[in-house]
Amino acid sequence: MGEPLSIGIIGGGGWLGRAIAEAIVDAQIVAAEHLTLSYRSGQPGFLPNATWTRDNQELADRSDVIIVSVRPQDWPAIDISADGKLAMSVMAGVPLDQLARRLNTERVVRTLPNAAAEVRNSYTPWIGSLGVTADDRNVACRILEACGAADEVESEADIDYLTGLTGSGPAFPALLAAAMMDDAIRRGISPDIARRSVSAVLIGTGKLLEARSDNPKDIVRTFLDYRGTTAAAIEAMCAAGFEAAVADGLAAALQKSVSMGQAS
Ligand SMILES: NC(=O)C1=CN([C@@H]2O[C@H](COP(=O)(O)OP(=O)(O)OC[C@H]3O[C@@H](n4cnc5c(N)ncnc54)[C@H](OP(=O)(O)O)[C@@H]3O)[C@@H](O)[C@H]2O)C=CC1
Ligand SMILES: O=C(O)[C@@H]1CCC=N1
Repeated sequence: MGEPLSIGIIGGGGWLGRAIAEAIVDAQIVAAEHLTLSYRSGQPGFLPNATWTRDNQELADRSDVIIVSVRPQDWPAIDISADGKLAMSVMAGVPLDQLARRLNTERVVRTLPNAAAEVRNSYTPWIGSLGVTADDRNVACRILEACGAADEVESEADIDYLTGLTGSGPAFPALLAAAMMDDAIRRGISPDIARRSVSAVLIGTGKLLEARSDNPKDIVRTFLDYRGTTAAAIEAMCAAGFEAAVADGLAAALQKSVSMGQAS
């Protein structure tokens, strides 16, 4: 058996960095003792057996795999050499060629998990640079699958689009949930019941969509065919521009993803 894998996460104290760190330790991809996490302000209290540092070059030197998980606006300040090792980025917008150049390695994987990584239910598209080896692909897959489902995609343009669709994705059902809760509370339902009921609807629908093979469009059609309360609601929502609002939102996310890459 070879040496145990060592992994470093730059920005490991953040929302996504923490989710990935805890997921890969839980999945036994890395032992906490072989994990290095970096922070900028104060050292977070989780994973006390990991090595915590403010020195990102020390993290890179200690690690076989380096994951960059800082916000894109903090990326220009990351000045390290990965020295040819496998580097992975979860940053929105930052393209492979820039990652390779700035991190000094040809072995780069660009990924875009989502916030549901925190509960191991991310959907994560990823793409590797030409220098990524079969072993690197295997390691990247294991890390990403510890956080949920992952798919390798064909082009960086796919990542740019999926950044909005799935990277930002959890925000959209959350937006719907917030609107439904606000409406319920406005109509006199208690905040507790509003929260429990709306959460149950979203979770239940997620499970229903997962369990059934029908296209969601067909499920909507079945609801419409009742000509009852659901049809009344769906028709009013669509007349108010629901589908156009979703398309506009996804177009804005795509544009932002591309412009963030150009700016970084
Ligand atoms: N959250 C999400 O839903 C998703 C996020 N992403 C991407 O993941 C990345 C991280 O996002 P997220 O975790 O949400 O953001 P957070 O702000 O929660 O985490 C970023 C972390 O990076 C730390 N940091 C910043 N600069 C440095 C540095 N020089 N050295 C060490 N640590 C540093 C910050 O520390 P401090 O707090 O001290 O400033 C912070 O803890 C972003 O690029 C984002 O595009 C991608 C998909 C989904
Ligand atoms: O909003 C953002 O820019 C990041 C990327 C996807 C989700 N959060």
